[in-house]
Amino acid sequence: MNNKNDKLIIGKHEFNSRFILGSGKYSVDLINAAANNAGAEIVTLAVRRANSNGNNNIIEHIPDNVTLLPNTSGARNAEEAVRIARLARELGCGDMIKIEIMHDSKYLLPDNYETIKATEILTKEGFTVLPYMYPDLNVARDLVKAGAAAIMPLGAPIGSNKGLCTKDFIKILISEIDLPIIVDAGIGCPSQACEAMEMGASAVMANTAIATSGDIPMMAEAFKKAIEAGRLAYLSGLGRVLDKGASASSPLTGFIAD
Ligand SMILES: CC(=O)[C@@H](O)[C@H](O)COP(=O)(O)O
Repeated sequence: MNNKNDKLIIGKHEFNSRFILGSGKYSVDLINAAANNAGAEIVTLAVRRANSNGNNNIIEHIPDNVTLLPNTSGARNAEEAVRIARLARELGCGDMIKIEIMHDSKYLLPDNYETIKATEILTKEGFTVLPYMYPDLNVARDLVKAGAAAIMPLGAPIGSNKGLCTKDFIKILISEIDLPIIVDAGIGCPSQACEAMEMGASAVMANTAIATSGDIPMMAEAFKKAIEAGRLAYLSGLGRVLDKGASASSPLTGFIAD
């Protein structure tokens, strides 16, 4: 496949980059540099931050060629998420919305059932809905029925940098669900993002790993390259793994001493 034709398609939107950058933990001054080095075409933002007045409004720091993906962070149930999504649209943030519904303040785990309800309502109102969820196949199927445009399973708790703790369950979603699977939350370093892509994830979203690194723009670039490498490896088809023994890479005949 020609790489240029390898688009990430989310509803009616098309993207070349498969890296979604979270903006929640950067200072506004760093967002522009991070977005440029990441090559990201989608940057998420909490509607709460988009709504702030004055020169600290985050929207002003996001490059013009980048699509905003507002999220419903702060919502504790479907009703609150729907209200935040409508506000985002009124603020001019477009029709894409990432649903985040949490009421567990210790682990910040998403409420899958309220997420299905919000997805159903918002897709009927014409939103392109990307639900953040705990990776459960039955819930993912319900989200497909509810009209989701992509599914965003967590790799590990938000902000933990623990990596692909839910790997086996994400693999099930990748094999069974006919929508882009975007691994979100907990991805702690570029190699984990690369592994998610090698598994066949359609994209990766990260924030904390970059925000807590020593050099934010450089780490954003490292993620970009890792995600591109993982995608190429997936498209190439990974080599097989032997159950046991070894298989010589060089000929075992014709030695000089033969
Ligand atoms: C659901 C949520 O809030 C995450 O998308 C977060 O924005 C990114 O998670 P990390 O900060 O762990 O990368």
